[in-house]
Amino acid sequence: MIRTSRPPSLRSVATEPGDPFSAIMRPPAAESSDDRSARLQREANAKKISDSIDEAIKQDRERMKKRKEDVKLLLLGQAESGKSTLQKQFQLIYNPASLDEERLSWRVVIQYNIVRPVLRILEALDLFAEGDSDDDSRIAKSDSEKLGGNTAASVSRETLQPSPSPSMDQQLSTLRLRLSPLVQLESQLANRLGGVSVSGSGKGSVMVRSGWQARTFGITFGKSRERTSSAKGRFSFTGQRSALENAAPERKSVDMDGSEPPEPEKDKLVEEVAMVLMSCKDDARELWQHPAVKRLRENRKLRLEEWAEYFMDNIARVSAPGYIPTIDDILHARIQTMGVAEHVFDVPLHGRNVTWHLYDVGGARGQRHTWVPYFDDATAIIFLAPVSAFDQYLSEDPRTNRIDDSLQLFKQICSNQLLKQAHLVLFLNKADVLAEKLARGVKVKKYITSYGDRPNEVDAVVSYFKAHFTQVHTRNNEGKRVLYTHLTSVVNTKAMQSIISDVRDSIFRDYLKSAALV
Ligand SMILES: Nc1nc2c(ncn2[C@@H]2O[C@H](COP(=O)(O)OP(=O)(O)OP(=O)(O)O)[C@@H](O)[C@H]2O)c(=O)[nH]1
Ligand SMILES: [Mg+2]
Repeated sequence: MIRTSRPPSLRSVATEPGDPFSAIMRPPAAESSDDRSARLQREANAKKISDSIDEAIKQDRERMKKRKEDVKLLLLGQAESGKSTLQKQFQLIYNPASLDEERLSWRVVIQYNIVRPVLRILEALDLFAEGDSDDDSRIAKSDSEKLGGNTAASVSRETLQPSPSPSMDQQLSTLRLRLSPLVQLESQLANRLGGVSVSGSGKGSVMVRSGWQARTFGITFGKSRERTSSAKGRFSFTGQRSALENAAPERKSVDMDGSEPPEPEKDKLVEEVAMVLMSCKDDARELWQHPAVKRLRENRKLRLEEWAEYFMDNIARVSAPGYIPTIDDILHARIQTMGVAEHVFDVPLHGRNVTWHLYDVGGARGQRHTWVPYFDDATAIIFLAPVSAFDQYLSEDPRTNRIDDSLQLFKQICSNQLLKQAHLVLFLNKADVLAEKLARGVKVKKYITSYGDRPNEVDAVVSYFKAHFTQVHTRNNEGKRVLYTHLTSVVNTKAMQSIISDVRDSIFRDYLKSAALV
């Protein structure tokens, strides 16, 4: 880079004999007074521009310096590991108004989280009724093509059961008929969420970019909602690094000044689904509690994901008129992240605020390449590994066990040179789902043969998985950094409050240490 000085015309023109610019910049000998004032005006304008450039450079430097002081926290882990749910818990602690503000926009996701499992149950019943007990190829085809790996339910490859009795058949066909208006709304809901199909994400799944809330929110509330803006939290979608460098848009706040919220505009689709849900809720509940469905679930021929079970269990409440999602509903709602979403919070430290940038990434294999640009200046990582996933396979690659994928991914993160300075936290997540699975009698050794004859109990299973993750860390720990491990259920708000404050303190300890060294 070369260093340049101000053009001489902008300083008092001192005509030095040896200066080649002097002659050029010197005013004409016979300059009229009009020409002189025009020239001085030009010079003043040029100086104004030059000063504003200097000021912008100065501000940029200050911003960069401040950005260096910010904490950058990456939430990493495979798809469905709980990253976005953890982000919501941070939001709940450090910017609760913004989560509150999003409540209504989650309705469409929750509706989708109900319609999908209803559809999956009906599809599973179809397979069941067809009852072709030995045709493995049909089941496998149906598994991968019809249901998709990343659906709200999957049907086991095990042998199907014989057909139910004719009266049961009759009941089920009636339910199917009555539920058809609901099922027909599935693709419209997926479109509303801006879903795109990406390879490996499973047929029929929906992925959204960060900011979808704002889009749905805009639809729900109309422009009047945009008036006030006082909340501190900000978010932006950052598909690429360059987009990140732009200032994150201010999140619009709601009623922080105590004024009445504007009357929500009706979202036609959401209202239509709500009406249909209301009229179908008894049928949906009957289907959910039907002995044939119960048997399929008990036999694990039909496996519903945790969010599907949660919303099916709560279908009456969620389908009631005027339903507004609770925080628990929002924490359980499932939508797949695409790209990298940045969320910004102010976190207090000894009487001042430190800006935290949380990066919530899409965890599916096809999304992982988008993480790398965020590695070089990461302060800390929380890696989420769902310990309940021992009996599940990747939707992107149905031959890979999810625990195995988590371990491989963790190894890559531990050994990554760009991340070697980052504070490392491991969440062994979905402890509640693990406990429930084990209580239902699902055997770990059936899926993880190396588990052998260890007790099929939570403590033993967690210790076993923890030992594996610790070993991966120890073997890939050139920098001798500490690994902080927590057993978590990130949907559990009360427990997460104290875990997040522990994590915050440990990140700040490292942060202050490194600041002291600078
Ligand atoms: N019961 C229970 N559910 C959880 C837990 N963690 C996450 N979930 C649920 O699992 C689903 C997936 O969680 P997400 O936070 O969307 O997963 P993610 O890691 O962001 O997934 P991608 O965006 O696809 O990378 C959501 O419906 C969550 O409510 C947990 O500890 N317990
Ligand atoms: Mg996510």
